[in-house]
Amino acid sequence: MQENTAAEDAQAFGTSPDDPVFVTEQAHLSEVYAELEKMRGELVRKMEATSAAAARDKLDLLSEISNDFTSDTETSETYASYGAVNSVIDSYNAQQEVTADKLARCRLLLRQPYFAKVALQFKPGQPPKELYIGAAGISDDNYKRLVVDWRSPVAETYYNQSNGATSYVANGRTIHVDLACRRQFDIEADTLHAYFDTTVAIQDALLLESLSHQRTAQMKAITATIQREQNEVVRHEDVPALLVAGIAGSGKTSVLLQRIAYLFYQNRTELDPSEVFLITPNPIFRTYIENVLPDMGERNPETLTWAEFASRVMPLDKAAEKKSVPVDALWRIDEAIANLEFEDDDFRELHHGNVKLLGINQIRKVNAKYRNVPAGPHRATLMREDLEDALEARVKQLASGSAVLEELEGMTLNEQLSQFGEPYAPVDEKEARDFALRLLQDRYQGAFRAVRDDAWLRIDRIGMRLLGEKSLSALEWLYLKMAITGLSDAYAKYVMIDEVQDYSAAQLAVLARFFRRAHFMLLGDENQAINPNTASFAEVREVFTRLRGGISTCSLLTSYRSSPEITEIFAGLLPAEQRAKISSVQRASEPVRVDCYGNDDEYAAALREAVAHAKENDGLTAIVVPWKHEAKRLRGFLGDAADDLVDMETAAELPTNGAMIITLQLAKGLEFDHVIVPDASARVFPADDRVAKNRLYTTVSRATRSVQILCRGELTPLLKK
Ligand SMILES: Nc1ncnc2c1ncn2[C@@H]1O[C@H](COP(=O)(O)OP(=O)(O)OP(=O)(O)O)[C@@H](O)[C@H]1O
Repeated sequence: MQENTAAEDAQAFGTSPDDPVFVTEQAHLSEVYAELEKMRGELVRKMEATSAAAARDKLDLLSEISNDFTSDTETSETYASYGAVNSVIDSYNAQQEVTADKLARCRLLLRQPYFAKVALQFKPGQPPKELYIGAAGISDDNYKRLVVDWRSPVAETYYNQSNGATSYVANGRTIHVDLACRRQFDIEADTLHAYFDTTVAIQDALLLESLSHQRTAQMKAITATIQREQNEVVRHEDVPALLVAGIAGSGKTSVLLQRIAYLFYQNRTELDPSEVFLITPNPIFRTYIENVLPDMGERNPETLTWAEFASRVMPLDKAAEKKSVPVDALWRIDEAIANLEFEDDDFRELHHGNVKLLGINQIRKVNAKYRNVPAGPHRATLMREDLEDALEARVKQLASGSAVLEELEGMTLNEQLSQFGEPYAPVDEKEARDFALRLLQDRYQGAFRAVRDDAWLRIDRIGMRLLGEKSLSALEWLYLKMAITGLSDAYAKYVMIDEVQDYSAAQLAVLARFFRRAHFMLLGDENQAINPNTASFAEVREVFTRLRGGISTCSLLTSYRSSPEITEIFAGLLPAEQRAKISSVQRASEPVRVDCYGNDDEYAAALREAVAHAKENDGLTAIVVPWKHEAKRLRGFLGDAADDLVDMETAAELPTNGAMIITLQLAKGLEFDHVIVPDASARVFPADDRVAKNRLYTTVSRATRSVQILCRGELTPLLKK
């Protein structure tokens, strides 16, 4: 492991009011801040005035409309007048949107107007141009740029972290400039606390300053301190699939969120948050990251766990299935599907109770009608449309029968009101039939949904026949259903999968196929694969090469989370060639304690002492156990001492202080000030088990400041030097 002592060298400078640079920068800040405050006031007034004018105009215009429907000409003139009113309102709305967007940026910047300045010399002999970089970009009324957005092309010169000759790309052109000054600021609202001039390329004083702050219960944006290797990921060209392999604490999740913000900026008009999906390990993790993008002035994307995704696209019993499937089983489906033809028994009748809504013969007939279209998504779409019509006709037919009219007559007033929102009081036969149709359409909603979801196709049966198997796993079922019916989300533009090492190749293939047009970003650490049968990165590459035509890779090798002492312990679990590349930029902290106990009483006493200390300790302590049953065993040893520990299996979010027991499954992706490994024995972490090593690596690397390892019996050989 490389030692990086930059942390000790970090010192805030330029904090003195006697320093002329400090004075000039504070004056500049005050000026920008005052301008932002003025702008905020003007924008609020502008929004109020626009909304008052819109309301006035709407009333005036509406009062001029004659509402004349006496003839076709009058009617169309009346509609045209309403159209004119709507277009006036639309233009007011568009104006408001622009103002609201500027106001939001203004408010964001009032918290911290900017965090850095670059002075760029575009041509020799010319004075350098100074640009202040902040969380958003904003110009004054004369179009003078007060602050440049961190995502704008020119801001790349800041993130390149090299003084002197550098470059950035704008509109496809590389622009060469000379970076004359790179200054970082510690600013809160209108107060400058310190500035740092970066003269040594590798040293990032603001980063060290930011890392010295205590860990927080919720993740924070890293906009001001994105490092060079991280910036390559954030600003990576848009490729169909990008794999980011990074060691524990290297900022994968942070970079992922910065990347999403970057994409929103780049595609401001075309990309909606509903078109971006973030697949996260569990709901606690979602809560941990949920403020990062809103704090950057962006909306959160659609955030899903695998279980949530599965329950959207599969029946509940299948969604809950945990059976692992080799990805080859899915590739076999791709091959077999080429020869698919539906057989008569591949269809399922649709019933509601004992009322038959779509009969098997009807479905067979529709199938025969499209026999010359290959059995696949196109045929399924044509059939679905016909079956929807057939169901509609069947419901109409039922609505014209006498049974339903009798049923309507027999309804109490309350039943009528809750069904129709009005009493059942038809004036003639036609109106009675309309009521009947409304009743049945509501009753048979499930059947309409079943037609849309292609439940009339017996996917299990088709799959067993095609693959010659006795049963179909849930993933095979879903993959086959997608192949036959075209089930997919064609609107998703980006799908990000964090902790990708926890998914099987088959799960990834399903996601790649479902989000069929999306570009994928996959982030993970192979050494944190703690579940059996998950995909190696070689397999991840294979899946995306097959389904997306290729995959680019970036790696992140610096730990920003853990102290050098902790990093040394988890890096020590890796093969020598990987270990050598890893470094930590955190400050030195306490050494990692490892204590083994041969006798249970001594062990229990030590455990209780560690927990008592953790409860008092500054910051949050996680006692991380590999499985739920180990948590039970631990509670047994702790006795009363376990009483006020938070149990994360039932908690909704992370506490800020105190001590808690958490399974590794839930602790993944999170971080804590202190970690206690309650039992690092050879029983819990056997040396010959690859997953055990990964469990230990993941557990230890959750800590920022201290790790305490206890062991009941013999220490795992993984930790023996
Ligand atoms: N450039 C940076 N500036 C400041 N802090 C950073 C930077 N990069 C990462 N960090 C901090 O390091 C910690 C680890 O980051 P993050 O959780 O994103 O890493 P990760 O690679 O996803 O971790 P893991 O895989 O171990 O869960 C976080 O506290 C994050 O804020």
